[in-house]
Amino acid sequence: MTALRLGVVADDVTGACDLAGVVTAAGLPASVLLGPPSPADVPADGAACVVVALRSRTAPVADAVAESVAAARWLLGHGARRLYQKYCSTFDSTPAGNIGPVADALAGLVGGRSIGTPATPAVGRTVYQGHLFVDGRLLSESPLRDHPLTPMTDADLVRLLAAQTPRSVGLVRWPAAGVPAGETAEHVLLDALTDADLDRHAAALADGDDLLGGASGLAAALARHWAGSGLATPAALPALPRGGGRVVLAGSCSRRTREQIDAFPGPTVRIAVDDLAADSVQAVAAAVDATLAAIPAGPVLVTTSRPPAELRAVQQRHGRDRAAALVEKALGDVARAVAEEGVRRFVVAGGETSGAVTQALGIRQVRIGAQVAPGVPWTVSTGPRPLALLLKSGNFGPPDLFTTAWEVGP
Ligand SMILES: Nc1ncnc2c1ncn2[C@@H]1O[C@H](COP(=O)(O)OP(=O)(O)O)[C@@H](O)[C@H]1O
Ligand SMILES: O=C(O)[C@@H](O)C(=O)COP(=O)(O)O
Repeated sequence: MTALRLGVVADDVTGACDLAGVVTAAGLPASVLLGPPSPADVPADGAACVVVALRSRTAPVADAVAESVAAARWLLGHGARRLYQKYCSTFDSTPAGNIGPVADALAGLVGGRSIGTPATPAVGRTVYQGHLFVDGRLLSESPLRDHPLTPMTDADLVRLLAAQTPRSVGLVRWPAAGVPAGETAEHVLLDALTDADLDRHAAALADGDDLLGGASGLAAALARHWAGSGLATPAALPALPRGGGRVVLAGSCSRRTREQIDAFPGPTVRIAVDDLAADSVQAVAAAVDATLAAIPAGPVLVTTSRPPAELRAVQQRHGRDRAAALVEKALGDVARAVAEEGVRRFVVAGGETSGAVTQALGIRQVRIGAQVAPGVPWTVSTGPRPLALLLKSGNFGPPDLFTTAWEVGP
């Protein structure tokens, strides 16, 4: 049996796939359990890294902590040698939490402190003097400033984390690696500008017991370290189911997803929240019919995505949470209906959207396949009737993703 070297608690589904994709590419075969885990769940065969994907990023603090602790106990119970807290590379969180409280609880569980960094240079996230940069701009001056749920208006990570925990927060400034002797803070954040910086941190931290955390960058560096030391062995990637229809479901309204929608040349089925509010059964049935009719010609895009001003107007008319719930239910219903008609390959854009779609499809666990771009891997569901799923963060992937993704993979 493969040793479970890394157990990861992730605060959303696409973040979980991002991390699992980059560690698999670095030589540590990974699977994602769409959590919370139940006692009947077991890690997929051959996984040296298991990521539990929660939907806790914007959940109430107490729920996020309880679900994260339960997921961590399940991972440790299945032999995970090291625990990792995955949060967003743009530190997405409300002032009330959840990164600090979850780190406090998980560090308590392993009896150590929490050490980590959101730096992920492969996707343009760097940390210098404790400040987070996105594509060379301070987080607070990046598009994340306008995020609908977690607007990030401060780039100072020490200040952000300190607002979420009563425990002490320290910083390891570039170019130091690992945690220097004499640093006693209970949470330690790490500067990192390049993958080489992350590799030096990983080498210094790989053998300890502390909780590690951050985004996918540090996890990939740990995977490279273990693969380089012979402690991890790459495995053959699962083959993607071929044939059947191809459908893109885009509920993400992020800038990159909207570029991908604009660049898609194929048939596009738009679902309007006003129509869902009036008669969701009818609106979903019409979208399913239009999708099935278009499938023989190639990939079909089904989307609810709107630009920011229109989104705000829809949210004002229907309420933010009700609009989101209508959209997530509709895209889940479309996925289930077209899967029943033989569609076996899906690209899903958006973290919340991916959670809703995989839940509607009844998927518990996915194995990680080939990456289309950094943090954007194909996955294959476990179970008797495997589906190919590419679950991508709103901010990730090249503009032509919805056309080119299908060509990648074994
Ligand atoms: N037209 C719309 N009006 C209101 N909310 C929408 C609309 N389209 C999508 N949404 C909601 O926006 C949210 C997008 O979040 P998510 O799927 O996590 O994408 P991202 O990864 O870009 O953050 C979802 O909750 C979705 O239901
Ligand atoms: O770390 C990241 O940036 C991603 O892995 C991630 O968590 C993205 O979240 P969504 O944009 O909400 O999909």
